[in-house]
Amino acid sequence: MTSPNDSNKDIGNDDSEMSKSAPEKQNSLLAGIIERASKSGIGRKKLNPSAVESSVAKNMAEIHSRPTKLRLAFLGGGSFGTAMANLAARNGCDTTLWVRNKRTVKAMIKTQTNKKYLPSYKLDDRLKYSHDLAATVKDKDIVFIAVPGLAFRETLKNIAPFISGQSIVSLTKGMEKDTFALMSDIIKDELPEVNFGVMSGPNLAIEIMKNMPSATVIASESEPLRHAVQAALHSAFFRVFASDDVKGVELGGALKNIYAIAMGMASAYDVGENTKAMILTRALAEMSRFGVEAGANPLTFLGLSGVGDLYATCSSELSRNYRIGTMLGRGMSIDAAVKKLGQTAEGVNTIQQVHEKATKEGIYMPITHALYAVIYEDKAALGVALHLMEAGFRSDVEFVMAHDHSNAALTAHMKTSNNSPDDKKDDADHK
Ligand SMILES: NC(=O)C1=CN([C@@H]2O[C@H](COP(=O)(O)OP(=O)(O)OC[C@H]3O[C@@H](n4cnc5c(N)ncnc54)[C@H](O)[C@@H]3O)[C@@H](O)[C@H]2O)C=CC1
Ligand SMILES: O=C(CO)COP(=O)(O)O
Repeated sequence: MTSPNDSNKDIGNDDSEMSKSAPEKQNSLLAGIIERASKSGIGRKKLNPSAVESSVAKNMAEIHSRPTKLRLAFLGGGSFGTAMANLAARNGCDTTLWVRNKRTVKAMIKTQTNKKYLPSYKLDDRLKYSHDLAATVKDKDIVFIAVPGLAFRETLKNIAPFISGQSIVSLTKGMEKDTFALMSDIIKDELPEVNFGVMSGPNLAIEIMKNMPSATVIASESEPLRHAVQAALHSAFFRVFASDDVKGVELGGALKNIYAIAMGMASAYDVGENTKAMILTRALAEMSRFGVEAGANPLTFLGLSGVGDLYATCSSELSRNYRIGTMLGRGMSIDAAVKKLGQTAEGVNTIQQVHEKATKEGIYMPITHALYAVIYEDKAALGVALHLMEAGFRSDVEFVMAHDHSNAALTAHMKTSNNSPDDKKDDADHK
């Protein structure tokens, strides 16, 4: 890997570049970007963000000025589809954003903004817009899908007739209703021949539009697809890391929405930092436990798509799931909170799916079950939280020290001595 100190020349124009492999070229171009960005002022007081940005754009344009310029489609004109399409267009990719509403497309062409979801941000003038699904998808290299999980299968069915050699990348962090299918499962169902990947990470759309440094993960079994997505979206403001654990990356993005709701709710109760840290880390324990049952690598949950996204959405009002939690904590019903939000909050469906799946398969997910009880069974939040605190002795990281089942017996014994009415349920929880 080239370090910034290795790049003493204008790498993009060097003849020796011709003999390099594609990843080597990309590494040296990125080293060039870092060098130019630092010349523009990064790390010093006189930072000029627009100079850095144009320097970065110039360098990224070099990647895409080669004959293999990427042709990309982004489906879904909400905040995330728009933010990602904008990044790709800014990097010089031939990019079209598909939005289902014709009038919205007209307005976007005219104003170069997404008035409903990202009203204050001017989009790159190279970004194209369309409401013609077939024309958007045909002859593209990669089709990125950023519609809500509940609309994912329908979207795939609609594009299926126009898919020949394109790869598909899901940006969606949800689960299908009732089937518990993740987006990668739906892709395999509907388009079994297609090359695909999923992208997930701590990526609050508004922060990305503000050029606040962010990072994400592209997970795919296909190395060329991973490289293509990195080349399409990587910039000095947005790093794209790679993984081949599709299930783990996708589950990280979907499951964290449950805990963002829990944390939003906790914030309404004005809990302390210790409590927040406890919820966050026990959430991570649940996520990785559930992930392992589904075939994921538990270490993936330590990466950007796991702990990274969990942290971002569990601590920010910019997260719609967190905001749902805050509204619930203030006494609003789930229906009223969803209506007030008026945007996608995948966690609302994911809680139901995961509660059902974990109950059926006997996976220990106490926070998810507690949240389900409060939201859908009308249980009092405080009582449910206290019950959670009284749950018996567990090991901290079960992949380091396995849960000791004799602890459950000890807990049951203590409860019996205390005459707790919850003995039976609690004991069952710990089997
Ligand atoms: N907003 C964010 O910061 C991030 C969102 N995501 C994920 O991206 C996915 C999309 O979320 P957002 O863009 O934020 O949602 P959004 O609520 O901002 O917009 C959803 C978009 O999907 C469109 N849509 C809804 N049903 C559709 C259908 N049947 N066919 C076609 N289009 C349809 C809506 O018209 C709207 O344009 C979600 O799974 C979300 O979890 C992922 C990372 C960050
Ligand atoms: O997934 C996200 C950031 O990574 C966005 O979270 P929300 O869907 O809760 O807004």
